[in-house]
Amino acid sequence: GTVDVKVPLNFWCGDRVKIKDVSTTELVYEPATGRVLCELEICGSVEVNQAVQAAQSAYQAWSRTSGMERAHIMIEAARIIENRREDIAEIEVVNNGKSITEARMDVDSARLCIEYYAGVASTLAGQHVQLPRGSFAYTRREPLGVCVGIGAWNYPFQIAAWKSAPALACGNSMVFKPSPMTPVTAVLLAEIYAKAGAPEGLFNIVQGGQETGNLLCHHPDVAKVSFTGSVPTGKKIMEMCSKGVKQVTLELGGKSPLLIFEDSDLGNAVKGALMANFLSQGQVCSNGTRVFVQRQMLPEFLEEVVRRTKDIEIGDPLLESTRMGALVSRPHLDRVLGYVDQARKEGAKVLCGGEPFVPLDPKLRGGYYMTPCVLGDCTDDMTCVKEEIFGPVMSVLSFETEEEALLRANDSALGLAAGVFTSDVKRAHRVVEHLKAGSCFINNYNITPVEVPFGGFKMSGIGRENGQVTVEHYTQMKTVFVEMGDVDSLF
Ligand SMILES: NC(=O)c1ccc[n+]([C@@H]2O[C@H](COP(=O)([O-])OP(=O)(O)OC[C@H]3O[C@@H](n4cnc5c(N)ncnc54)[C@H](O)[C@@H]3O)[C@@H](O)[C@H]2O)c1
Ligand SMILES: C[N+](C)(C)CCCC=O
Repeated sequence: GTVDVKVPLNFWCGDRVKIKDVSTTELVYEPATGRVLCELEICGSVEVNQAVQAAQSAYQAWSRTSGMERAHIMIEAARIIENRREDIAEIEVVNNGKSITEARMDVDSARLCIEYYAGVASTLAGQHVQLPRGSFAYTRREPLGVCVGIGAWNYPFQIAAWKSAPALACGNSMVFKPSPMTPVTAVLLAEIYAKAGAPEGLFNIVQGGQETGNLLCHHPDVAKVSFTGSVPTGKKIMEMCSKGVKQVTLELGGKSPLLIFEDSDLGNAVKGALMANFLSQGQVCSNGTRVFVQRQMLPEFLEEVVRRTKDIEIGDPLLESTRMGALVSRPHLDRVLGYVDQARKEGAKVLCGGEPFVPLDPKLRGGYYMTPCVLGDCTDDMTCVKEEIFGPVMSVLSFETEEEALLRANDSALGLAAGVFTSDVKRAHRVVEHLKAGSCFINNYNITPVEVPFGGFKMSGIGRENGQVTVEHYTQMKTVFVEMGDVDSLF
């Protein structure tokens, strides 16, 4: 309730940039209080060109450094993040509304990602292939050039790190555009890279929404776009990139299933369902919002999950005891509450929550809070079961057999994540083999160690973030043929 952001939030050529003759600004709100946090200066074509140019010139030198040289700077950036963990987490809370406990975990994930790719940078290597008569070929893994990152509002700092770390490790430079709702922390990462020794223009921030994003995607000097956000926007990004045959990574939405079999450990299954639905006020792409529970276990599961959901402490996200903060905006809160109303009308039973929540502290009264909700008696045709709500709303469904559960779980155009709880090890692996999802969890949910690839099947996306595979998404392979004898000409 006391923070006013007055410093410029755009960043290129190694410094924060105040836009000359700014033509468009947007208000940014503090979700916990509803106060205006800052007036965001939006980048147009002049500013986008400046940022891309800065990235282009940094790329010339950076792409010729060794992996070890890049690793050195990235390790220093990770060290600075570790030292600034608390202040980055606090400002993330102010801008996003999530609890301080979760914000600290996001900052840690960002740091670990940069550390991990610092390690990967020095392992990048090609292959040597022996050919007849002493001739040979070799391959080079070369960077793509200027990469663009476009982020969603639910994990602002973490997304900026998950995109920049592999891009920079592979020798690319980046222009990153955060969501205009959460513009404040990505620029801290830009400052940190610069302080760690990154050349001017290596990692730049342009602020804005759809129009700024369009300018970036169409820019002729941009080689690749890595996007995190909704499916409709992802389709537009892919279409724009097709004009320049640019590579894309798309991390899109989900409506993921969580299958709980009757032989599961009840305590762990309930904890898993809570982790699958209520992190970050339910605003998580990978959330397992369709919770299928085998019929024999349903009564005890519901009793325990509702009891624990009612116990979730909601309120000031900066307090250590708070487990659920504010949703990101007033319109988004209204949209989520609208889904609960519609679920009720379509026959679901609201077992708890789903109401606006007004904290006692007067400074929080304008914040965007709601009570976490569990919906019972859900059926597959209900809107709450079919559409991504992106809020703290768990839909519980029951099932009889494994075959039936798999058919229903896979009946979605999306395929980001899926989970299974069971004590039968054979069943666990059989089930995940059949689940049509990019990230599957057995007896846990929503953990994303940075050394493990993350991404979706079907309309949930293209490409992967994290893990070694990302190197393939941020480099291109050159093959070089070397003739050691004479040319065998047919002419
Ligand atoms: N799979 C993942 O890793 C992942 C992670 C987080 C969020 N998400 C998804 O993101 C969505 C919520 O985030 P959101 O509301 O910010 O998504 P969104 O699609 O509205 O916006 C995402 C970003 O795209 C920008 N944008 C919007 N229109 C654009 C255009 N035409 N051209 C270029 N850029 C454009 C926005 O300004 C923002 O920076 C949910 O669907 C969620 O599942 C996915
Ligand atoms: C760290 N989480 C909670 C798995 C979130 C991954 C990124 C998606 O929104």
